[in-house]
Amino acid sequence: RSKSTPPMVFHWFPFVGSAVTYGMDPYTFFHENRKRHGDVFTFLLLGRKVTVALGPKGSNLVLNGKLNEVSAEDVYGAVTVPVFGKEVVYDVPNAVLMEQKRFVKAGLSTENLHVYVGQIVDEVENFVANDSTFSALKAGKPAVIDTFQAMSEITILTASRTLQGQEIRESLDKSFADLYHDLDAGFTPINFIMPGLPLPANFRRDRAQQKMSRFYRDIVEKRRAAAEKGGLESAAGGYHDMIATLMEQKYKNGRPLSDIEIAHMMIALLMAGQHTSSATGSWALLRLASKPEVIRELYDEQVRVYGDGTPGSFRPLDYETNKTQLPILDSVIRETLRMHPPIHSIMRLALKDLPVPATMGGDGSAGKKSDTQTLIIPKGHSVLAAPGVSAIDPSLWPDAGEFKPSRWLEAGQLKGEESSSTSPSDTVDYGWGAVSTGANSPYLPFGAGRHRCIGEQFAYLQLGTIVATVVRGFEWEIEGGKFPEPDYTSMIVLPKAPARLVMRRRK
Ligand code: HEM
Ligand SMILES: N#Cc1ccc(COc2ccc(/C=C/c3ccc(C(F)(F)[C@](O)(Cn4cnnn4)c4ccc(F)cc4F)nc3)cc2)cc1
Repeated sequence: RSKSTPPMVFHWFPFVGSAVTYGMDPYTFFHENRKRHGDVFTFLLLGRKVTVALGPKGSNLVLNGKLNEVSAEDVYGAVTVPVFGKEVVYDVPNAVLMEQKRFVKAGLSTENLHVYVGQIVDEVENFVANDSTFSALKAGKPAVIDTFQAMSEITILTASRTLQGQEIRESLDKSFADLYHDLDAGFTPINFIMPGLPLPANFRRDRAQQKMSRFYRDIVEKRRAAAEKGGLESAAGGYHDMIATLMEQKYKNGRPLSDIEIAHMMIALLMAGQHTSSATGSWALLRLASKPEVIRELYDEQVRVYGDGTPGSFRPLDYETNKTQLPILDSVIRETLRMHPPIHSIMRLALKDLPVPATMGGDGSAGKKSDTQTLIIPKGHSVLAAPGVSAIDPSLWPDAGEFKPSRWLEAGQLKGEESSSTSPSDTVDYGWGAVSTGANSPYLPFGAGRHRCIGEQFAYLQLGTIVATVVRGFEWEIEGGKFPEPDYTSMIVLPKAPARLVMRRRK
């Protein structure tokens, strides 16, 4: 069998290659080239060769690649290390990242998640009662809000109240918010593709990172001192947040985390949760606005499960009930993530030539000349998985282009992306919990394999509690009635501005 490299996407300009067509609308770019070249093809992205591997088999090839075959840190390091800081996530060998993921999972315990639900409700209700964007409601008029802006504020309020902790929550309206904005401005795909440019935004990012790092280290030092003075045995000092958890964790070799590692893990988690939840929360509210009958179903679910007999009043949301008795709320978040996964391209660096499984070569139809050749992705290429392409593939999903949460409630659907059977061969543990071995699923919004997300439970709890609280108090529709286009050019897929909602208090 002769060896061949994947077909190259045609491009007019050297170096720039397909950067603009890919960057502006990745899904159209993937779809067009899949028709022409099949599931595996290479494009030029500002001087870098990127080989796309589409379909569930392509996701499996990239997400379940071996440690010595593909590397995440070699692709993500340039854009994440200057933002998160040194000694964490993509600045450390993968074995250390696996331990750091275990530490974070310890902080997302059921006991802590229980506490978080009430805190999130409190933050959402305060925001709606006090924030100026909702002031029209006091005069009995509808409030017109910028969806993404409101969700960004609610997300950072709820994430800092729960995961980040009291000191961060109390500093949000002051210096910390400015630091966050400067840091966030440096979290852009430009630094992916052209790292280390002397851009003013990159200098602001570096200064903000240093100040934020010091801010967190001061919190850790103060808590440690207070715990010692108070004679408390654990440095956690009775806090339920992630800082307390990380202060108590130890690596396998017995070493506790340094203050720098704690500070930089916290910055990484702040960025992780902020972008994914604000984007997903925005898409959920916008999709619901386009399907008022689903808002109605969510409201009726709240009445059924939490109603206390008086119309319009409910028992307080709680973790257990949210997790087990609100299937419609769950399906709304699931369906939002099917249509709007925040990360459209998951990338790795090929550390060696990667053979492509024979069934993936060519356009996958047997008998083509290409099935006599094994496709090899050359060492040095970036490899890209786009699970979102299969999540909207009409050959895999009936009414793929329609927002239809009920599709998840039909018999046996709620198993989600991983098969429900948990026989040993189906799961593997990289050091931070069991994950499914199969990444050849058409639904992988949280990724798969050793780099799979560990924030899923927190994300569902945070988004579910926010949506349930908004549904209890409001009805809403899209201002101007037009569903917004996605903006693919930032790190996470956002609704193109302006995307406004008209919010009315329920009678
Ligand atoms: C709707 C919400 C979220 C979505 C859709 C999401 C999606 C993802 C995806 C696709 C990956 C895999 C990336 C890759 O393979 O390169 C990932 C990894 C990760 N996510 Fe999330 N995420 C979400 C929320 C969160 C939250 C709230 C946290 C933290 C509290 C978080 C922390 C992480 C971490 C630590 C990783 C591991 C990265 C690695 O091992 O390389 N995520 N997430
Ligand atoms: N011309 C042009 C032109 C060309 C192209 C484009 C657009 O091109 C692209 C290409 C790829 C991408 C990839 C998104 C991507 C990957 C990794 C990460 C991450 F690492 F950061 C994350 O996984 C994020 N995460 C996970 N869970 N929660 N957050 C993470 C992990 C752990 C962690 F602790 C903190 C984290 F937050 N973030 C985002 C985005 C845009 C624009 C213009």
